[in-house]
Amino acid sequence: MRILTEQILKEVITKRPSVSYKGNFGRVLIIGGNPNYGGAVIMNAMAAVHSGAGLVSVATDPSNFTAIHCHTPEAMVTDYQQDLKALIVSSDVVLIGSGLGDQLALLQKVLTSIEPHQILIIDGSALTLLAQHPQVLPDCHLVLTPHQMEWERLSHIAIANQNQADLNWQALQDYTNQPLLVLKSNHTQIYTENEVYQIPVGGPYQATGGMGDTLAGMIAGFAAQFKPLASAVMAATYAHSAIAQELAQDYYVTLPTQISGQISPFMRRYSQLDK
Ligand SMILES: NC(=O)C1=CN([C@@H]2O[C@H](COP(=O)(O)OP(=O)(O)OC[C@H]3O[C@@H](n4cnc5c(N)ncnc54)[C@H](O)[C@@H]3O)[C@@H](O)[C@H]2O)[C@@H](O)CC1
Ligand SMILES: Nc1ncnc2c1ncn2[C@@H]1O[C@H](COP(=O)(O)OP(=O)(O)O)[C@@H](O)[C@H]1O
Ligand SMILES: [Mg+2]
Repeated sequence: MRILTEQILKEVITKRPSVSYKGNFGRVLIIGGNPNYGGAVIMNAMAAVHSGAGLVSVATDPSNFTAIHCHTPEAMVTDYQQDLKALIVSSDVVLIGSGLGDQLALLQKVLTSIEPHQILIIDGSALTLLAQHPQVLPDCHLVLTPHQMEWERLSHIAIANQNQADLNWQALQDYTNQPLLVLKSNHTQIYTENEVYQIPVGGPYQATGGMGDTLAGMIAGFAAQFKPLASAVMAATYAHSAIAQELAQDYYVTLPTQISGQISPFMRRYSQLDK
């Protein structure tokens, strides 16, 4: 297992070209947020917008629309019970699962609609649904972002054994289309096609609801703008905890929304560095 270094931020976060518009920085579609978990998609959306995604849409329960507009007027909203096919295929990145609850039909719709060139990030309830109702995962660029219990449900690897990279690696080989895996814990691991990394930043000040929803939104925002995908995922995951670590010099607990507020100044700093 390799320790991920700050170098990943210098590599991935680049200055924006002058000749550009929002269409150059990716379209992100977020699907989640049932009536009880509206906060999850607000935190996804805030993180994606602050990471620099060009256009962000949220397909969610209509009871969440006003709150999303209040927190993130940059994001567009749509009812997740409508036919989402057109919205899905016109997106660069689809993030499904944060606060989704038990909406299996919606997950199935996304899995069957997504196209090979697209990026699909699967988080939260969608991972639990996949464990309960195994589905064929689509031929596309896949990223799974489970916490330890979600990974235990999916892989049947007990949390106590998840520090054994070879076991997690073996479980990933069972997928016909090997996904990138962000296995979240106090020592988050990232599994790419042929390497395993651990992030050396972050701490218990991050142990608060919505922290993973914010990470998923950041991964979506980075994946929308930066290539290759594995590097974008690693940079987002590193940045998420590095921002929290910086905030923790002054705060006992680092709130997810506070992290989102720091993403843009943090990215600017890294975009200015000599490469
Ligand atoms: N404000 C909101 O709307 C929030 C919505 N959320 C959503 O709520 C849904 C349920 O997710 P939860 O994760 O709360 O519930 P889960 O039931 O999926 O997972 C929580 C269970 O996992 C166990 N666990 C073991 N190791 C863990 C680890 N390293 N990290 C987290 N849990 C661990 C906990 O003890 C608990 O029993 C998800 O869709 C999630 O996105 C949460 O993100 C919390 C905030
Ligand atoms: N003690 C800790 N040390 C470092 N990071 C932590 C700690 N506790 C939680 N985190 C991070 O917080 C996030 C929690 O994700 P998750 O459990 O999915 O949150 P939620 O679903 O509530 O948004 C992960 O990125 C995890 O690595
Ligand atoms: Mg989560």
